[in-house]
Amino acid sequence: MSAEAVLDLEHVTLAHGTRRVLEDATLVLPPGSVTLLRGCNGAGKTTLLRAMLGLTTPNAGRIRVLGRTPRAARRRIGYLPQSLTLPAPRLTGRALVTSARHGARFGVPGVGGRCRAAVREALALVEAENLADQPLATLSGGERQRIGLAAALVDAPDLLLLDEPLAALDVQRQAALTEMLERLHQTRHLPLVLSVHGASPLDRLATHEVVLEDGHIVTRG
Ligand SMILES: Nc1ncnc2c1ncn2[C@@H]1O[C@H](COP(=O)(O)OP(=O)(O)OP(=O)(O)O)[C@@H](O)[C@H]1O
Repeated sequence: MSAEAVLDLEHVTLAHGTRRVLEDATLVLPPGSVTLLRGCNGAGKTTLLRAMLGLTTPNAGRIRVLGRTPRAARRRIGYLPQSLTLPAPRLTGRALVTSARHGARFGVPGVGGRCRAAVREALALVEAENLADQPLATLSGGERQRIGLAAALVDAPDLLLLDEPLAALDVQRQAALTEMLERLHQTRHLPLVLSVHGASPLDRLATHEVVLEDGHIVTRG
């Protein structure tokens, strides 16, 4: 586990054009924390997660993730976006997860035995081995989400950012994913930031809660 704070925001403002999503926010999420990021539609959860990855630049203030700039931290982060874009209709889950391994490096990574084993392990963690060789376009939303999660896990990240990870899952899968994340947190001490709407099965994992409301942050330890 990194000894650095998961997230350190100092007077951060995030905006899309003239629309301010977060205003002068200051926040520290300690090492090893599991944070639920709550807020209604359009509150700014995705914008904040993208800022943690360096995909959105703050208009003001300073962001540190695992003690680094977001761009420098990015290759240590596993990210599950709200929905996966499909770059090619016949792309399989296994190909997607394989390409996510060492994805921060330039060029196409070599696919050796260790890479294949890491891909198999990530797919097994989310119980998606039987889906891995089908084109992603033929999978259901929930099945695709499990593949996306395997892609987020395959590079042994030091931090997981999951944008509404339970949204497309049925109740049984929600419980299974919650247990899997709990195991990852307990065994690998992996810090998590999970965006959710309302009450969620993930609530029981949380050490911290960040509520986004009208451009401001409310935290609870
Ligand atoms: N690329 C963009 N350009 C302009 N405005 C944007 C862009 N992305 C998001 N926004 C706006 O920023 C605000 C925050 O959006 P964001 O997606 O971060 O919210 P969210 O909390 O993740 O919402 P949801 O729960 O619906 O996914 C919204 O008003 C949205 O319309």
